[in-house]
Formats: sequence, C-alpha cells, structure tokens
Amino acid sequence: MEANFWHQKWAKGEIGFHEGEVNQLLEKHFNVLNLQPSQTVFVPLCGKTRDIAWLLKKQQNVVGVELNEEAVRQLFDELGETPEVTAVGELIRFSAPHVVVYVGDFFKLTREHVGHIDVVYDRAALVALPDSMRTIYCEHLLHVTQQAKQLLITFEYEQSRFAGPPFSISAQLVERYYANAFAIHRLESKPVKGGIRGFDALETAWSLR
Ligand SMILES: C[S@@+](CC[C@H](N)C(=O)[O-])C[C@H]1O[C@@H](n2cnc3c(N)ncnc32)[C@H](O)[C@@H]1O
Repeated sequence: MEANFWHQKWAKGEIGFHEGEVNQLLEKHFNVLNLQPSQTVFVPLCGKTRDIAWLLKKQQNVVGVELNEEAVRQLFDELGETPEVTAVGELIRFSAPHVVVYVGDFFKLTREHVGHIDVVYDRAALVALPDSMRTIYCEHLLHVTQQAKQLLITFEYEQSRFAGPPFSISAQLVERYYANAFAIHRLESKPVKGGIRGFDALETAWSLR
C-alpha cells in the first residue's frame, strides 16, 4: 500500500478501521502480557487509536508510529496533551509524558528511535498490509523491537469476497510470519459485529512469545 493511499483515507475521513473505543480483545487479554507499570508497549501503524489512551491509563509507556501527521495531531488532542514536536531525520517525533509517536514510514524507524520495547501491540497493522509487504513488515518489526513478545489482533474472512485492506490473515499465515520467532497461541476468535463490508469475519487475538 502506498503512503498516498493512506493519506487519502485520512483526508476523506474514510477511517472505518478506527474503533473510537478500546479494543475489546486488548481489554480482555492484556493481562496475559504480564506487564509491569512503566514497561513499554510499541504500537505499529497506530493511527489515532484509543487503545493508546487505555494503555497509558494502565500506566504503560507507549511508542507508536503512524504515516499521517493529522492522525497523530488528533491522537494527542484526544489525549489532552500538547506534544513536543521534533524532527528526527526523515521522521517527526511527537512526545508527551509516557508517550512518543513518530510520524513517518514505519520502515524508516530504527532501534534507536524506539528504544527498549517490552511488548508489541499490533491491531490492524499486519492486516493493513498486502501480502507483498507483510514479510518485510514482520522482519522489520522483529528487528526494531528485538523480538519483543506480541499481542496480535487479526481479521479472517473469505479473501476472495473483496480486496483488502483489511486483509485476511489465517492461522497458517501467522505461522508463516512468526513461527521462527515465537510460540504462537490463539487466545480468542470472535465474530466481527456486522462483518467486514457485510461479509462474515472473525477477529482473533494471538499471543506471540
Ligand atoms: C488500518 S489502520 C489501523 C490504525 C490503528 N492500528 C487502529 O487500530 O486504529 C492502518 C494505519 O497504518 C498507517 N500506515 C500505513 N502504512 C504505514 C507505514 N508504512 N508506516 C506508518 N504508518 C503506516 C495508516 O496511515 C493507517 O493509519
């Protein structure tokens, strides 16, 4: 997916992926992560997810990355924070107490940018990318986070029904991307209310550790 595809989605307000409230699977399965207060959660391709506010309330530190600057401005507005904004090479760093979000391309992010990461929370990031980008996404994610354990949330549906995003991610695909790095456990699968574009779909939470 080209950057312009996403910038247009944000400009037109076509952000059906944005939940507007905390993700229920995150809320339900957060405890399996065994995080201590002040540990750091990395949220790739974060948009303006409300999950960040929820993680901050749980006393976690959060690092995110998002292509669209306006989305990140809205994220900080909704957090009630005025971010400090600094240019860092090709990225722009927005920061407030306990939260840093880089504006720019995830693939330009380095280990130095993110620092030590305890857990990755991937909701609607892996599923946002086409097959051709997913292997390199997973490799880069493992590299920058030094293989931090993950709570991964995916969708699964009959891919022939429509072209993504979101793309359908089967258990076999999760294995293909991550079996070399992690033990993979399906925590829960539940139907997506109203489906995706009217088609039946499952939302699944995975523990990768
Ligand atoms: C499907 S949305 C999910 C957003 C968020 N995770 C959520 O749950 O609401 C995918 C997001 O990834 C961003 N994105 C896409 N490609 C990216 C890239 N290469 N680097 C950083 N962000 C990217 C898009 O702008 C979009 O906001």
